[in-house]
Formats: sequence, structure tokens, C-alpha cells
Amino acid sequence: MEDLQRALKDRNLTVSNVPGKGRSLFTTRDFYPGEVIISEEAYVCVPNNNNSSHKRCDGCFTTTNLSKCSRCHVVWYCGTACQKSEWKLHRLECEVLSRLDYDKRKSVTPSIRLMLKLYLRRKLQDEKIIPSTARDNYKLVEALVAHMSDITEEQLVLYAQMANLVHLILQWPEITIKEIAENFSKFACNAHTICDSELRPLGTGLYPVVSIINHSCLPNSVLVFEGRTASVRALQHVPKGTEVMISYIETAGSTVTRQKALKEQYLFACVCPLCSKSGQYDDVRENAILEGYRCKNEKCDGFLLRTTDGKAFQCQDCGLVRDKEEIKKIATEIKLLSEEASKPSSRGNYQEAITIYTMIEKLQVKLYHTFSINLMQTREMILKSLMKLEHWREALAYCKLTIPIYQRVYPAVHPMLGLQYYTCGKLEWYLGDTEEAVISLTKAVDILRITHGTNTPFVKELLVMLEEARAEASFKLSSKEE
Ligand SMILES: C[S@@+](CC[C@H](N)C(=O)[O-])C[C@H]1O[C@@H](n2cnc3c(N)ncnc32)[C@H](O)[C@@H]1O
Repeated sequence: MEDLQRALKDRNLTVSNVPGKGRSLFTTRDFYPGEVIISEEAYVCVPNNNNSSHKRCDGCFTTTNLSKCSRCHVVWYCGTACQKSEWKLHRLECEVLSRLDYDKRKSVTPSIRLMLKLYLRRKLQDEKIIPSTARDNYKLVEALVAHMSDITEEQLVLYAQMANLVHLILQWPEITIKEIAENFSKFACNAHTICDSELRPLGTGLYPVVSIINHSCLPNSVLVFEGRTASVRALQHVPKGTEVMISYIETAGSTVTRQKALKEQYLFACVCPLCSKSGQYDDVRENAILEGYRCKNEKCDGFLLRTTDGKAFQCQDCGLVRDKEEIKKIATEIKLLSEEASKPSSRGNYQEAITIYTMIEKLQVKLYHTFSINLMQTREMILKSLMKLEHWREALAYCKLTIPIYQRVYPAVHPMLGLQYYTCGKLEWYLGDTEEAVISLTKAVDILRITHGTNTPFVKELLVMLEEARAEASFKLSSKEE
């Protein structure tokens, strides 16, 4: 811990214990919007290779030009550069995986691999085959919270089964199943999903220093990835002596939904400024708008709360009552359609997905408020399918429909909002709506230069796109004037 404190001091950070939260990361100087507070390489990471149709390279997580390791047949590489960079660790992993029969190899999921790599990397550092530093050593993994006494019996059994498999694969008598199970519990509340610049998940990694950062539903910082490197950037001015906070979860949701997600996975009750408003009128109203039902009167924008007898819902603006049975009927129809949409036969069939999700959307418009999260998610699904089918004009219409909800559920500087402006701007540009594209891309740049930094290839490309759109817009304007 002393070594880590010294290393963090050089980066103007310090770790302190906060009652009720445990270790917490604090700044020792001011940080400004877009500045990297801390960046870290993964102690260990794995690509999401569970789904057989989407293998990724173990080095860079790409899906192109892959070949399987000819010995273990479990790990994939895009070329010799990635294979070489991973070799020291994979040499040991390959040895243990190759001992397994075909069926056992199939049970080596990304989580099992992450655990195998954790122990193998510790061995390599112990034997000084790879160096240890103050910010890269197994002691930092030992210091992570495990919440062993708080997890459910069911989770404990699952971790024990997975630990048993790891024990069987490694065949190291010195490590116990209990110790491995504890590490699985650590993964659950400390590992991070590695995403690309557009927040698509690529893999999972353990970043023991970034893992010191606590959660807030209204965070002052954001965690993004450049390849496998995790970077925590300030979203706003973070004065000296402030706790660095990121969000662990999708914050678009009611206080109840956010708190449930945090309790289930991270085993704590959030008391951030947003959660402390729980039960107050504004919070009740916002939750009812995001996740509740709409008023029967189509012209009324009011929110509904359950009547005191629990038999109906009443609009808090116009007083109109909506019958529970009528709501239940629509909700059941939506449920059946959602089940249909998630059937394997519907996956990858974008036209069919559009048909089903459009039916769901129609029902949800009747049931939910205009700013409903459920409605937003359905429209996102339609948007994605329309993009896959290159139906750009319809996709733009759906993208525009989601933006007011994004603006409501996310803070003004949030990667999800920035990315939605980016999609909108890109579509407008392709479709020749150049002036609109300039407006949307400018909004995207204003946010993404803070969340993603200006030096990342993604934002650099975005800046070029904006410049080109601006040039095209002024050319169009001058042609009109002539
Ligand atoms: C990734 S760790 C963060 C570092 C942790 N505080 C530690 O001591 O190592 C996640 C765990 O920290 C605690 N935690 C994170 N954010 C919190 C918060 N806002 N309030 C209370 N506990 C929090 C919870 O125990 C959670 O499972």
C-alpha cells in the first residue's frame, strides 16, 4: 500500500479509507474536464469469446483475420504481433489447456480463463519472468474487496463450482478452492467490461488501481478504454481533495432500479446525491415518468401513481384513473412479443426484428410515458436493425426520437448522449442533411472530447468528419447564394 501511495502521489492522487465505503481515491490537485486522472493496463484480461460466431483476438480483441492457437485450440490471434505480446502468459496457459479433453476445453469460459490468467500472471511475477511494479502486482489483487460474507448461497455455490474447475485445470496443490472462489467474488465487484469507443463490449479485465474508485450515480469522472488501457477522465472540474467517482452501472433508470443493480452486483446501498433524494416528490415523479405508465388522456403529459387501494393508477396532473387490468393486458402482449423477439430464429433477422419491435413500440406508446426507458430501449433496437439493413432515413428518424430521452436521463456530459449525437450526425451527413449534421456532430464533439479525449483515433476521426461536414455546408450555402 505504501508503494502504491508513493506511485499515486506522483500522479496527484491518494487512497484514503472512507467509513462505509472502504478504500477511496482522492485528488491532490485540481483536474479539469477531459483530463486523464488515471490510466492503467489490465492486470489480466480476456475477450468475450463465449459466443462461437464472434471470436476475438486475445491481444487486441479484433474479430478479423483470426487463427486458433494450434496447440490448445481455445485462444485466437490476429497475427504474430499479438501472439508474441501474449506469449509469456499464453505459454503457461496453453500448457494447462492442452491437457484437457475436448469437453473440458469447451467449459473454459472467459471467466474461467480470467482466473487461470490471474494465477499464471502471479506465477510469472513471482518468478520474475515478468516485472512487478508498485501499480502492477498481485498484492493489489489481494487488497480488492470480495464481499464473501454478503453474497448469496447460490452465488457461493456457483463460485465454488467454477473454482473447482480452475483447480482441476491448474493442478496446483498450494492454492485452495476457497481462495479461488474468493477471487471469483472479487471479479464480480471489481472487474470491468472493456468496451470500444462506441461502448460495445469487447472483453473483461481486472484493473486493481482503477478498482479503488467508488461509485456515484452522478459521477465526476468516467471510465473509458483505449484498446485494453483503462482511462478515467474528469467529466467536470474536480477540485483538489475531491473523491474520484465513476458510475458502475447504466444510470438511465429510476432510483429503485439503480439501487437494486448496485445492491445485487456490488453489495452496497448507494447514498449518492441522486439516491439521497429517494422518496422525495421530484424523485417519485421522475421515476414514474421513466418507468411508470402514461395518462389515458393522450393529450395529458402527467405521471401516474398507484391509487391508495392499489387497484388502479391515477394521473397526478388531470386525476384520470387507469385500470390495472387494462394495463396488465397490454403488458402481457408486450411480454409475448418480447419473447418472440429474443428467440434464436429472430436473432440476425433484422427485418423480422424491426417488425416485432415496431409492434412492441406501438403498444408501449399506449402504455408508457413519452420519456419511458422501456420505449427508449425498444427504439434503440429498431434503430440498430435499421442501421444493419442500411435504411438510413428511417434510422435517422428513430435516432432523433431517442435523443430527448437521452437528454433527460443522462447528464449533459455523458458518453451515451455524445454517441447518440454522433450517430445522428453521421446519418444526417450520409443523407445530405449537412447543416443538421454540423449541429449534431458539434454536440457530439463537445461531449466526446471530454469523455474520450482529443487524442484518440475515434475522436480524431470525428473531428475530421465535422470539418468535412462544415466545409460541405458552407459550400452548399455559397452555391445557394450564387
Ligand atoms: C470496485 S470496489 C471500490 C473500492 C472499494 N471501496 C475498496 O475498498 O476496495 C467496489 C466496492 O466498493 C464499495 N463501494 C463502491 N462505491 C460505493 C459507494 N458509493 N458507497 C458505499 N460503498 C461503495 C462496495 O463495497 C463495492 O462493492
